[in-house]
Amino acid sequence: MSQTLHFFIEDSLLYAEEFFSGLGKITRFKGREVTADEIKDADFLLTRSTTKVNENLLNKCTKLQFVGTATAGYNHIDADYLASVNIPWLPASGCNADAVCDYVLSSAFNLANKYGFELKEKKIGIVGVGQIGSRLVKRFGALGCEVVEYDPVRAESDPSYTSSEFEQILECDLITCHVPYVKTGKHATHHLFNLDTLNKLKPRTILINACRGEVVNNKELLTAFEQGIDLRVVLDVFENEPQIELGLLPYLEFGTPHIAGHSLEGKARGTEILYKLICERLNLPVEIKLEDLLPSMALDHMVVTDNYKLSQRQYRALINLVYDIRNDDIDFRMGLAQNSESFDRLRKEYSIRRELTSLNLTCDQSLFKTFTDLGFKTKLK
Ligand SMILES: NC(=O)c1ccc[n+]([C@@H]2O[C@H](COP(=O)([O-])OP(=O)(O)OC[C@H]3O[C@@H](n4cnc5c(N)ncnc54)[C@H](O)[C@@H]3O)[C@@H](O)[C@H]2O)c1
Ligand SMILES: O=C(O)[C@H](O)[C@H](O)COP(=O)(O)O
Repeated sequence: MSQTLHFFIEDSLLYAEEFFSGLGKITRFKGREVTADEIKDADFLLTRSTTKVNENLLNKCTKLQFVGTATAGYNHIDADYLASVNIPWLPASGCNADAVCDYVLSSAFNLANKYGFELKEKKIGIVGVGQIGSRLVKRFGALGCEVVEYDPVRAESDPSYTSSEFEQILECDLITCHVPYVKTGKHATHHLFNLDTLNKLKPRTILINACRGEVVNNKELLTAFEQGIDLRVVLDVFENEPQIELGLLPYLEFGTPHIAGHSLEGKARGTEILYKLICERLNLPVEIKLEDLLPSMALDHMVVTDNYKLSQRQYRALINLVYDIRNDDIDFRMGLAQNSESFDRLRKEYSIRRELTSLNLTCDQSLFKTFTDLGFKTKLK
């Protein structure tokens, strides 16, 4: 009689019981508080980004056979330690890429409206062109924007890919960061944006950081603001979360508590990807499907237009119909004003949103490709 497998699963993983209760026993734990004693009987450890998976946490595990993080980022995983004890691990690559793209598009369209410019006239710089960055190349391309891609790591491994130079990124009108956090080495991303690089940006440049807080030097960003730099900055991630630099808030265009990937689909896909990886490891059939768990999108929307072009205002209205970042910004500022220690609570209580990919958009042939490239689930009228 084989032993029942024991799954220790962080409490913020969505649909964990639905996916894993048929595979074994589930014990939930709190990400930032979990101890080595608590998880010593784990066969599988499934986490998200607030669990630091390292020797301190795993040194009492005697039968751990796999670690999964239901996230795109994995800088909370000590990969060297896991390799040293032969414990395999994997992230949920791409699980929330569409959600982050919605976040970036909502930021871009709402700032274009606030400052009265046409996005299609702007040069867009994308730092890190992987799951998220490559989708953004397509989305901004669909809007007619000139796009500059910076990903020297990809260029080193893919001879068919050409990266721009970082200096070309600094010349862009909107820069959006989607790199992993790498502290040291040839392609370190630690403080990629510091006082020196910030001062090289054109006045009124939009800088969006929705990858890891440490990619932008927060103290030097605050110094730049205090010195009068004219930048339009959107931060979803901050250094030293959850104890963030509150002095930045008044200067930000939009601030949010690390929720750019927190669509219902994005969080749920993270769990589903780990479920599929574990079924494969256990040679079990994949029996649970996410589409059977997700509530159908309340919104069906017909785009009625008698011309083949939509105005920027119409695109913005459609995107805000699904995700309007301005609401999250207001909630973030009010939450921190009431209690400056509430970063984690705001994340936990975040009413996760749906994605553009879940809005059934009906339109005619002339708009079909643009809407599809923007990430909508599009069907022909
Ligand atoms: N705020 C959020 O909710 C949220 C959600 C998803 C991902 N993230 C973060 O964003 C990061 C990117 O996500 P992804 O799914 O696109 O990951 P990914 O691994 O698919 O893409 C990252 C890309 O960055 C490139 N890269 C690595 N080092 C670089 C450097 N020094 N300069 C330029 N490019 C570099 C890689 O080659 C890769 O193409 C994740 O690692 C995670 O930390 C944050
Ligand atoms: O890396 C990712 O996928 C995102 O940053 C994700 O938001 C991290 O997981 P969380 O801390 O939100 O559970």
